[in-house]
Amino acid sequence: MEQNKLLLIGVGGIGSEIIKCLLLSGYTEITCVDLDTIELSNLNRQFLFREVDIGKSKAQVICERSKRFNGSAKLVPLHSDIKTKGPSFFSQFSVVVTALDNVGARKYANMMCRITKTPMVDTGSAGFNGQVEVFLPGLKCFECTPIQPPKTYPVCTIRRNPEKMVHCVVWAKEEFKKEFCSKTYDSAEDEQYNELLFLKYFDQGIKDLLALKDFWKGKRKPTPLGNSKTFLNEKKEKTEKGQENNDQPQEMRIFEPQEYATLFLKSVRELAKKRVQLSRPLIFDKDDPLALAFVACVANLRAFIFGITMQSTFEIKGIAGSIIPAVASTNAIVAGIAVKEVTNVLGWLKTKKDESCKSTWVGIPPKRILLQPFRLENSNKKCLVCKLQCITLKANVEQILVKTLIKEVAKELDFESATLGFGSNCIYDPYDEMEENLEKKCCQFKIEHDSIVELDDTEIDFNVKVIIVHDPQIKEQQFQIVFHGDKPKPTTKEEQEEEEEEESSLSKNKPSIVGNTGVSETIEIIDLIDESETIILNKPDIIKEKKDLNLFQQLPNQLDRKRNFSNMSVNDEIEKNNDKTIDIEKDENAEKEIKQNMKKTRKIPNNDKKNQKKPEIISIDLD
Ligand SMILES: Nc1ncnc2c1ncn2[C@@H]1O[C@H](COP(=O)(O)OP(=O)(O)OP(=O)(O)O)[C@@H](O)[C@H]1O
Ligand SMILES: [Zn+2]
Repeated sequence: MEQNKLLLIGVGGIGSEIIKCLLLSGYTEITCVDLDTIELSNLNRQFLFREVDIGKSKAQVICERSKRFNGSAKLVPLHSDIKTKGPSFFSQFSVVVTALDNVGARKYANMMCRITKTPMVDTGSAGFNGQVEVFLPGLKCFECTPIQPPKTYPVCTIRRNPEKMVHCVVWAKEEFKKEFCSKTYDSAEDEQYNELLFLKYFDQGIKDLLALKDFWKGKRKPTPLGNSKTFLNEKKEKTEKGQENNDQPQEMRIFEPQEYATLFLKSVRELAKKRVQLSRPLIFDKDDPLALAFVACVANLRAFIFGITMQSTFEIKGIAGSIIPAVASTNAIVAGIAVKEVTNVLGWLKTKKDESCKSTWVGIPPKRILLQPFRLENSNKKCLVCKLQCITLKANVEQILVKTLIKEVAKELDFESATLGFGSNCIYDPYDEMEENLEKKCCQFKIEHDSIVELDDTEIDFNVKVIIVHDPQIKEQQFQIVFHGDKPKPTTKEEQEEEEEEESSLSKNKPSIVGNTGVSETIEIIDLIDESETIILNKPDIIKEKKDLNLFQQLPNQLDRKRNFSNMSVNDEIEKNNDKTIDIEKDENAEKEIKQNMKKTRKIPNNDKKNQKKPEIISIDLD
């Protein structure tokens, strides 16, 4: 144990448990990377942090506080984004342990671990569920299992015919974004601004919907509210009822619709003022009381119009932010298993026998399957990360020209016609007019030591990652190409056919992984077309889980746990959404509308042109 250097990425809810368990188990050399600082909301479950630590680097504080478990351990804190670390950083470690809260960073760590052939132990939790997955070089990697696609609502449910509060909340959030997050104003709106919005949302907008006569056949029609004055006048008869039974905090109470109308008018005025003060568009944040007040009022008034039961601001906040409560015990269980797996992986490094390594799902009673271990699986032949081929190029980036890099490396690897990419930029494409880039030096494109550039052949299925090792001593033409094992080669026709035949059986019977600890952003609206033509919504597991938290006994039905990452970035989702099937709600109008919208779908930037498919839309049933 003492000879092994470990890398722990993320020291939040699970990570701070892992470091403790590692030290108490006898590990002595651990590098901790985290890009974040400590917040008040972390203290309820990240037990090594104290109030005085708020605002300080998580990595720094965790290393200081963890010394109590072993004063002589070598703990190295790094307050940085893991995505800034390259292969030479990763290759220092025997095992990488990830305790992250987003897919992007996990994918990055996975890629680095594949490139450097380092085992990775990935952890995650959401409420009472969690998992520890072990990824050994040569076997299944993090990207072998497709990540659960975002679920969507047909746009017409949101826009025309909401049936549940969540539909109203999604609409309210969208309207907030349209109204406050895309425009800047130099001066306050006119007096009538809030009234105009009131009419647009709750009166004229509804009347416009009612004008679609055919649409309402057999459906319950919404009732427009009129102008705010008339609507507020109805208050007198109702308020007394609204005052009853009100010992609960404001946030937990459900008010009369008229009170939401008053609060709506006030919140619009204040949001408009705030936008002028900041002289920039606003950002939706569920923790901003003003933004939340707007969304709660709009959602409740819309619910009232459509005959849906109104809910408290607290409940609406849960829906708007998709909050899954973090459970410290789940994190502790996951951390304990992760440390056990680190030890198993070290055994594997010696023996290359993987029997003892397992991926484990953490569930709950009454199915009595608290822990469910699975044997490690083989790689998915279709996994682009597992198929990844790489070489190292030792060169002087201040001298070597793009031309030299492309021509010489491509020649060595038998490329027919190569494009050169770096990150999301295309540096050279033979079919584009990019000749002038050929004469530039690599460093002009910020290619530096430990950068990874990508050579891709558009004619054949051939993609090679080139890890750059900068050496200032090397002259331009004296670069050196180092193969990692065999020389990379294009995928042969037979291999391609084999891949197609072998429909991935991976994880068909397996639960898929849950995301992180704590607050998640599972409801994410993604606009694939122009300004909100289509709304894609990740299934808000939260709603199910929150309800289920009270019904503790029923939770285990979730042993079909979805691969459910929280804080998934929009790109992650779009990327994963590319290869999913359509399953549109049985609503003909919705189907038609979505199909029309699909035609308008804009091109999604993706380096991997061959895998580019049209994003598709999946419907969701929240029951
Ligand atoms: N790219 C990254 N590089 C380094 N650390 C990261 C990166 N992405 C996320 N992290 C860290 O991973 C940790 C995940 O921990 P956790 O899921 O408990 O989230 P949290 O931010 O601590 O809590 P919460 O979001 O629930 O309030 C966080 O400390 C976060 O800063
Ligand atoms: Zn893979």
